Amino acid sequence: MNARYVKICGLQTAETVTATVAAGADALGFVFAPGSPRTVTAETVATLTALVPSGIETVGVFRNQPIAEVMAIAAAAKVSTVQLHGNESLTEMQQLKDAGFQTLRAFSIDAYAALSTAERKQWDQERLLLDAVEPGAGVTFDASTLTGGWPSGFWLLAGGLNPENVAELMTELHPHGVDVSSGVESTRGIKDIALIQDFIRAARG
Ligand SMILES: O=C(O)c1ccccc1NCC(=O)[C@H](O)[C@H](O)COP(=O)(O)O
Repeated sequence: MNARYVKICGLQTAETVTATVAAGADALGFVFAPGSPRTVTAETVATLTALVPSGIETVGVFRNQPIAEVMAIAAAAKVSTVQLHGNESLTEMQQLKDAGFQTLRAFSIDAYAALSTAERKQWDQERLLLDAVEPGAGVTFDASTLTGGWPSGFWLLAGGLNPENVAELMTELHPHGVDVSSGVESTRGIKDIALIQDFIRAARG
C-alpha cells in the first residue's frame, strides 16, 4: 500500500527542510509545544516556511496551549496548518478554520478508543492523526486496543514509524498517510536526511 500523504515532523533547520521538500513530503511539521527537544520559535519557523513551495503543507504542532496563543504563533510562523495534540475541542478546531488554517487533530490511540460512538462520529469529520500515548517518543502502539474500528474519514498513522516498519504497518492498518519524527533522527531531536529520504521512499512503496 502506498501512502497518499507523508508528513515529516520536528524539523528545525533550513537544510532538513529543503531536503524533505526535495524528497517528496506532503507536509512538514514544526513543534511549538513546549518541553520537546524539537521545540522551535515562530521567528525561526517563519524563515523555514519561506523555503517551502505552495502545495506542501507547513504544520505547526501544539499541545494544550491557549487557542489565541496558538493562532498568534501559527500566523507569525506562517504555517498553513495547525495540529493539536491535547484536549482541544471541536469549537477550537472551528475557530482555527475560521481564521484560515487547515487543521489536524491528534489523538492517542487510548483517547480515540475511549470516545463514544457519537463523539467519534463528530471527530471523524476532522482530519485525524492517531498516535502513541506520548507523542514524538518513537513508540509504536498496540493496534488491537482500538475496538470499534479505525476513523471513517481521513486519518494519519503515527507513533514509532521508521523506514523499516512503515510499509508493513500501512498494509496492515490502511491509513491515508503517515507521520514520523523519531524514526528519521540520528539522535533524539536531530534529523537525518538519509533516513528522511529512506522513509519517504518506503512509505510511497
Ligand atoms: O515531536 C514532539 O516532540 C512532540 C511534542 C509534543 C507534541 C507533539 C509532538 N510531536 C507530534 C508529531 O506529529 C510526531 O511526529 C508524532 O507524535 C510521531 O512521533 P514519533 O513516534 O517520534 O515518530
